Amino acid sequence: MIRSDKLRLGVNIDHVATIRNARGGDLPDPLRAAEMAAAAGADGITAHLREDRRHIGDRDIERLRAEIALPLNFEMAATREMVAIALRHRPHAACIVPERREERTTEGGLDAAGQFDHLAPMVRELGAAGIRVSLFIAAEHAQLDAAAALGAPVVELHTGTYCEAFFSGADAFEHERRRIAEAAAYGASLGLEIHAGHGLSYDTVKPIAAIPQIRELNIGHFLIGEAIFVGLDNAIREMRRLMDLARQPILDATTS
Ligand SMILES: CC(=O)[C@@H](O)[C@H](O)COP(=O)(O)O
Ligand SMILES: NCC(=O)COP(=O)(O)O
Repeated sequence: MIRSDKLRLGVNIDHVATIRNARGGDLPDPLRAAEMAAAAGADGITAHLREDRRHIGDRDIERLRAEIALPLNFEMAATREMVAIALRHRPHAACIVPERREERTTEGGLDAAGQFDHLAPMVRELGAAGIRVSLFIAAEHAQLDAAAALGAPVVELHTGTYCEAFFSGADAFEHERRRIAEAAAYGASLGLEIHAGHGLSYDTVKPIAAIPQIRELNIGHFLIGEAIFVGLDNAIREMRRLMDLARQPILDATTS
């Protein structure tokens, strides 16, 4: 069944911390970005506490939980250390992502199928603590099947390849869009709540926002970059506008 709810926007504030950490010290403050995101219409805040702490740090997570009312989507590697941190802070959601120290950004999705036995106790523990568990996976049936079998209520489809395809011509872009749309429909048929994110920009957001099964987008790097030119508030409001524009025909169809 297609749900008619508004598409949620989670603003990822990692790269405010990237800029802060380039100099050390406290500025710019990711918490201020989270406050601005809330005022600009974000539905949630996403923060990825990488094992190497290259951007968001432990103190940021503590402060986000203490001072920000919006739901926190805590992105984390599948490690005991991260599970313990999640259990301590009890964010609204925990999105388990693959991590490699030497990567520049999150390359590809979590191998939920291959790491089934490693992930199963973590998904159980986080879920039992009332944290909504999400798996950041590629748009592949095997990964969706594994996510469902693991009992994760949510998956986030990695849109990195789709976004890169924007620069490879209309056919390649459409091919990747179709892969995401097909995976979203398949995942929803398994009972999974479908989110998507990674690399989304003004150029690439609308076709993804128009996929009816997708309930939430998490967007960060582009927004923080765009904020340099137009301010964070304007950047988020414009993203929100494009998402709503793409979503309107679905809302109209389900409410009429
Ligand atoms: C999992 C994900 O897509 C985001 O957390 C994103 O990865 C953050 O940026 P970095 O990959 O640069 O840490
Ligand atoms: N999970 C994806 C995310 O949080 C944001 O990714 P990006 O927009 O920073 O690439």
